[in-house]
Amino acid sequence: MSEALRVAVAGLGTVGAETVRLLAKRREVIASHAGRPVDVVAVSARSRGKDRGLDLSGIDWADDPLSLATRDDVDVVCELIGGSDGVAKTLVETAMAAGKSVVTANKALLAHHGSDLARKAEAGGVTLAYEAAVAGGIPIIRALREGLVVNEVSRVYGILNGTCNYILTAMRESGRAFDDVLAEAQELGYAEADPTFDVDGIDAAHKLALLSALAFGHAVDFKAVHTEGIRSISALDIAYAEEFGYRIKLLGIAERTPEGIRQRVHPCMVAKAAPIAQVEGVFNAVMAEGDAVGTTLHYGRGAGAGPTASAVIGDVVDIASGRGAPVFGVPAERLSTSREAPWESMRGGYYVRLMVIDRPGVLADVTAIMRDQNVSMESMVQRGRDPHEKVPVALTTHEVDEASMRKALADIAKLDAVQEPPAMIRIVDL
Ligand SMILES: NC(=O)C1=CN([C@@H]2O[C@H](COP(=O)(O)OP(=O)(O)OC[C@H]3O[C@@H](n4cnc5c(N)ncnc54)[C@H](O)[C@@H]3O)[C@@H](O)[C@H]2O)C=CC1
Ligand SMILES: N[C@@H](CC=O)C(=O)O
Ligand code: NA
Repeated sequence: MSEALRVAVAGLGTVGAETVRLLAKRREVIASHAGRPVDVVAVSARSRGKDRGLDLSGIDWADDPLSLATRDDVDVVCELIGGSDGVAKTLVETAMAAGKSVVTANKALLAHHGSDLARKAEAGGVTLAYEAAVAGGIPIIRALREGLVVNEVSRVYGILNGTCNYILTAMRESGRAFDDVLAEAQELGYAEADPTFDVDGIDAAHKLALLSALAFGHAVDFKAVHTEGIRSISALDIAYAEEFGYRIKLLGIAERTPEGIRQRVHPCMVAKAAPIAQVEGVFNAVMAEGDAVGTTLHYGRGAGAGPTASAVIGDVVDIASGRGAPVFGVPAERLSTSREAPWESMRGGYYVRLMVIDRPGVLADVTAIMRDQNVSMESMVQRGRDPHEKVPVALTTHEVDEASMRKALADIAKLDAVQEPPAMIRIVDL
C-alpha cells in the first residue's frame, strides 16, 4: 500500500469533530477505497481543553490554525471553521499556496470568493473540494459536475437549508413556535454559528450560488441571488397553505431564462403532491433538470455531524485516490460572466394574506386594485366576521409578473381597512 495521506483538521465543532471520529472509526475501509491510509496528523480549534469525546492521542494540537497550512507533514487541510473571510479564507489560501489540497464545508467562503479560490487552486495544481458545503451529505456537487456533465441544465432547485426546513416542518406538524424550534435546531448542530444566516435565507443563497455556477458554468455570483427568509411565515399562512393544497418550503431556484440566469431564494407554496413537498425536517432535496436526463432528484440529510462529515471524507478519499476535477466543472478562467435575468419580469402565481377590518367595500377595494394591475384572482377565503376586529383574508392569483404583483400589494397596503403589511408567498409550479 502507498504512503499515508496526511490530513490536518481545522475546526473541531459539529463537523470537524465527527470528521476526525469517522476517519479513525472507518480507517480500514477508507484505506481500501483510497489505496492508502488516511491519517489525521494535526488539529486546531479554539478550546483545547473542551471534551469532544474524541481520542486525539498521537495527533498534534495547533493553537494557531494557520500553522497547519504550511506544515511539511500535512498533505491536505480540512477547513471546518466557517466564515466567509478571516481565518478560514487565510487558511485556505495559505494551504493552497503551500501546495496542499483543501477540503471545506464552508459555503459562505465559496459563495463570496469561489471563483478566485478556484483560480488559485488550479494555478497551484491542487484540489479544492467542497461536497459538504451544499446540501450536507447529498453528493450533489459530484452529480452536477460529473454525472450530469453532458446535459444542458435548464433549472436546478431545492430545499437547501436543513434548519429552515426543520422549523417549517415542526411549525406545521406540531404548531410549535418559531424561536422554540430554532433553538432545537441549534442544539442538534444544524444551524450556522449565526442562525440569522439560516432563517434569513442567506445560507441557502450561498449554496444556490454554488449550484448555479456548477449547473450553468458561470462565475459564482452571490450578489445576484434574490434572497428572502422565513421569519415572516406565520402559523396562519401555514394553515391557509394546507387549505389551498400547498406546503410552504424555503426553496433555492436557479434557472436559465431567455433573459439570462435567475437565482432566487424565498419561501414558496408548492403543491402538496409535489416530491419536494414531501421533504421534511432536516432533509434537503435538490432537483436538476437536464435536456438529456430529464429531471433528477437528490435527497438526503442536509445538516448535522454525520451527513456533513460523510461528505468531507468522500472528498478526502477522492484526493487520496488522485481523483480531481476543476472546482466548478470547467477551468476557472472559462467560467462566464452570468447575465442576470431581471427580477421584475418573473411570472408565477401568488398567495396573499391580509388582515382587514371587515367593513362593507373592503374586498371590492382589494379586487379593484388587483384588476388595475392586471392581477387575476383564483380564489379567496375570509375567516370570521367582526366589524370591530381585524380578520384574515387569504387569496391566490393566477400567473402574473412580479412587478404588477408588487405594485398591487403596495396599493393594498395603503387601504385604511388593511391593518398589517400584506403577507405574500410565491406559488411555484414544480
Ligand atoms: N453544522 C452543519 O450541519 C454544517 C456545517 N457546515 C459548515 O461547516 C463549517 C463548520 O460548521 P460547524 O462544525 O457546524 O461549526 P461549529 O461552530 O460547531 O465549529 C467551528 C469550529 O471552529 C473552531 N474555530 C472557530 N474559530 C476559530 C479560530 N479562529 N481558530 C481556530 N478554530 C476556530 C471552533 O473552536 C469550533 O471547533 C462551517 O463552514 C459551516 O457552515 C456545512 C454543512 C453542514
Ligand atoms: N445551517 C445549515 C447547515 C448545513 O449546511 C443548514 O441548516 O442547512
Ligand atoms: Na453535498
